[in-house]
Order: sequence, then structure tokens, then C-alpha cells
Amino acid sequence: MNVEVRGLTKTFGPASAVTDLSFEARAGIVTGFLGPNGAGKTTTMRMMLGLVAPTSGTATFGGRRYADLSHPSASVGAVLDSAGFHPAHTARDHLRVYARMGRYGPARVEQVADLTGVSAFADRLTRTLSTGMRQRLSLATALLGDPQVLLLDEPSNGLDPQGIAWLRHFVRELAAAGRTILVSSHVLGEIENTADHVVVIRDGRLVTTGPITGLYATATVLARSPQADLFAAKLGQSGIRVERRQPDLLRVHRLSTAEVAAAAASHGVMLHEITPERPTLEQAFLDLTGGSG
Ligand SMILES: Nc1ncnc2c1ncn2[C@@H]1O[C@H](COP(=O)(O)OP(=O)(O)OP(=O)(O)O)[C@@H](O)[C@H]1O
Repeated sequence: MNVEVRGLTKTFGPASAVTDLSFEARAGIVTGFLGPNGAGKTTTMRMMLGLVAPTSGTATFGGRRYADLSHPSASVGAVLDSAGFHPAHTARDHLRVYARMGRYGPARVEQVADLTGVSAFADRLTRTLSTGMRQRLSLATALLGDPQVLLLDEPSNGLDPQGIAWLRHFVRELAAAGRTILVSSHVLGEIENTADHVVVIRDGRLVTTGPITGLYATATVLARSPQADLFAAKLGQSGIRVERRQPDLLRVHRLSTAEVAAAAASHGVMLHEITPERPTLEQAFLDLTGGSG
């Protein structure tokens, strides 16, 4: 079940939280929804679920708005925040209440508790749970209906490194089984090994969307040559952007080291050094989102 967001916009009084945002999340892959704090990720997800009315635009799941789904919890599961637990309920009570609302049996409660590790603290009162345990309980709740789509808002919050590794594996398995996963984060590193595609937003607007490897598009190569003038001229003639760093050192944009070496050979230019300047993925993300994170 694919998810389509088209022209979503939300203004709060004079302030725009989300502006004309469009993207897709496809079945079978994990889509990372990235942006610095306050970029509009939570507002977008709340609009997708009908919890906040959009000023304009639509979000659909398999072509239908959330409100028009016949059995929403069996189509779309969401972990938006880990508040909202009744303090006098145990974790298992909480799951049972939601299971009854969705008309799922007690066996399903035990299944999702096992899947998410909630079984280990199922008899504890929710008010005594750690943030990480609450995240697991929220995830278990979202999974009750075995939904085709999962929206996860900063699900790593409060999880320890072991929990983060577990979540990464878990989310990847859900996607491999054909589900559609949209997972938000303000730290690229958290979903770097989880997401296949990314949707990057800043100030409520789309910055870029595509395969996560596309964030490397800012890569540059340093090339040192005693014939730097000639090489710069030849590259420039081919429409390649070149900067002069030192008299004999060029910075070449958007070519790999192999492509730079091949270009030098084809122009009879001798190279003394070729160094990739690939930014870390996190740096590329920070560059895209204005340096805040
Ligand atoms: N109910 C509201 N009333 C007024 N402004 C709001 C409301 N909800 C969100 N905003 C504003 O909308 C903008 C986007 O907030 P949002 O929570 O969607 O961002 P976010 O990307 O989820 O950030 P974070 O990573 O910090 O959770 C922020 O400037 C926020 O202050």
C-alpha cells in the first residue's frame, strides 16, 4: 500500500509549519523522513492521520484518505509519541484496551508483546516504564492490526544502542515483508542503515527526495596536477564545475575519482594526486538542512 502526500500545507495563525509538501512512500522499502527540529515532521504525520486538519493538500494510503479507510488500524499503524498511557494500567492492560477497540483477540496482544519485547515488562504499570519501554509499547499498539503502513515519529528516542539496533532490524524485516514504512528523525545517522529512500524537509518545505545514496551528490574530488591550467580548461569545456584551490590543486565537482582519472588520461594530463572529498552522509544532510540538526 503506497502512501502519497500531495501539496500538504498547514498554517498555525501567521506561521507556516508545512508548505506545499509532496512525497511518496512506497511499499517494501523504508522511507526516512528527515529534517531538523521544528521542520514539520510531526505536523505532517499528524495531518496524514487526520489528527490535524490540513490547511490544504491531501495524504492518501492506497488512494484513500485515512478517514475513509474501512478499518484504519488494520491499514495504518502509527507511533507518534509515547505519552497517553493510562498510569494505572499495566502494559498488557494498555494493549488489551486497544485490541478491544480494534476487535483483535487476546492472542494478538501476546503476539505483538513478544514481537516488540513488551512481554518482558507486560505486568508493570505504564507510569513506571522507561522512555524506551514506552516506545516499544507504542510500537506494539501500532502493530495490533498488522497494518500495511507504519508511520514512526522519532522511534529511536529513549532507546539504548541495543534497542536502536533491534528497531533497525525489526523495521527492515517489516519492509522486506512488503510493508510501507515512514520513519522520521532529525539525525540522519539514526536511520542511515535503515532507510532506502529519504524525504528531507526544512522549514516545512521539501528539500530533496530520492535514494539515500543521492545525498552523496555533493561529492567532490581534489586533483593535483602540474598541468592544472590545462586540466581546468578541458574540464570546463566539458561543462564540469572546477574550483582552483592552489596553483596545482583543483576541486572537481560531481565526478568520481575514476572519472577524474579517466578525464586526465583522455586529455594527456599528468596527475600527482586524486583524493575523494566525499562528505559524511551526516554532513551532506546538515548542508542540505542549513547546518542545524
Ligand atoms: N499546535 C501548534 N500550534 C502552533 N504551532 C505549532 C503547532 N504544532 C506545531 N507547530 C509549529 O510547527 C512547526 C513544525 O513543528 P513539528 O513539531 O511538526 O516539527 P518536527 O519536524 O516534528 O520537529 P521535532 O523534530 O522537534 O519534533 C514548529 O515551528 C512548531 O512550533
